[in-house]
Amino acid sequence: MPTPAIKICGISTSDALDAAIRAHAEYAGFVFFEKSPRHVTSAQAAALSQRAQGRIARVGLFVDADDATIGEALAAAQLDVLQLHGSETPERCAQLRARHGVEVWKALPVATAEDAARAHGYAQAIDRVLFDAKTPKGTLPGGMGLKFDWRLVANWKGPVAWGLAGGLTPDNAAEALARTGAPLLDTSSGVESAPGVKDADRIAAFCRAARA
Ligand SMILES: O=C(O)c1ccccc1NCC(=O)[C@H](O)[C@H](O)COP(=O)(O)O
Repeated sequence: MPTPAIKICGISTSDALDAAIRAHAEYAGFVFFEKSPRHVTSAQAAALSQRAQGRIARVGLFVDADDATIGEALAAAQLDVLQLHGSETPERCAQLRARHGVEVWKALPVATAEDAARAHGYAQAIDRVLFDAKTPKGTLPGGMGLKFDWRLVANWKGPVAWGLAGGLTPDNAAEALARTGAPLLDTSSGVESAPGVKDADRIAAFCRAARA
């Protein structure tokens, strides 16, 4: 089984960032979505980004954000990747990729085979698709610790790079990898002690488990 890349999402403190770097995660995610308990301001993201420079790639997470929000975040935090976690269309993804010259990842909520197949419509517009769990109406569109049926994306052979998210923890990371062969694992609440509070030991345990 190839070693997956790891993204620790929802980092909002230097301690959490340092823990992800120490554990050799490849990506740190910063959430630019005010309703999230993991939300960071542009000023916080700028400081974290400076600390991350050259040590871990920086992913900015947005939910149906407007141009001004994305532009301000990019200017403040020198993001390497835009992760779009709302209802962004392929056209919107392509527009942002062309305009800003950074990678664009699209998160797709998955509950059925048809949901996963939507990735094909995005293939020309994005650099990676992230298959995540569908969350209940009226809740956050991600970061809820919910899993979906991994069989829907097991050994996915689509036209674009992909990753697995949703309910991944130190306890199930190895099984998730074995069952899906995902080239990237993305976790947020699974490495927290409370919503929005990252736990350095759980970050380390997650990375160990994913690479065991
Ligand atoms: O993390 C959030 O608060 C969040 C808010 C709004 C949209 C997406 C959000 N997180 C997305 C992620 O990248 C998570 O890593 C992914 O959904 C998995 O979350 P979890 O099930 O908690 O590991």
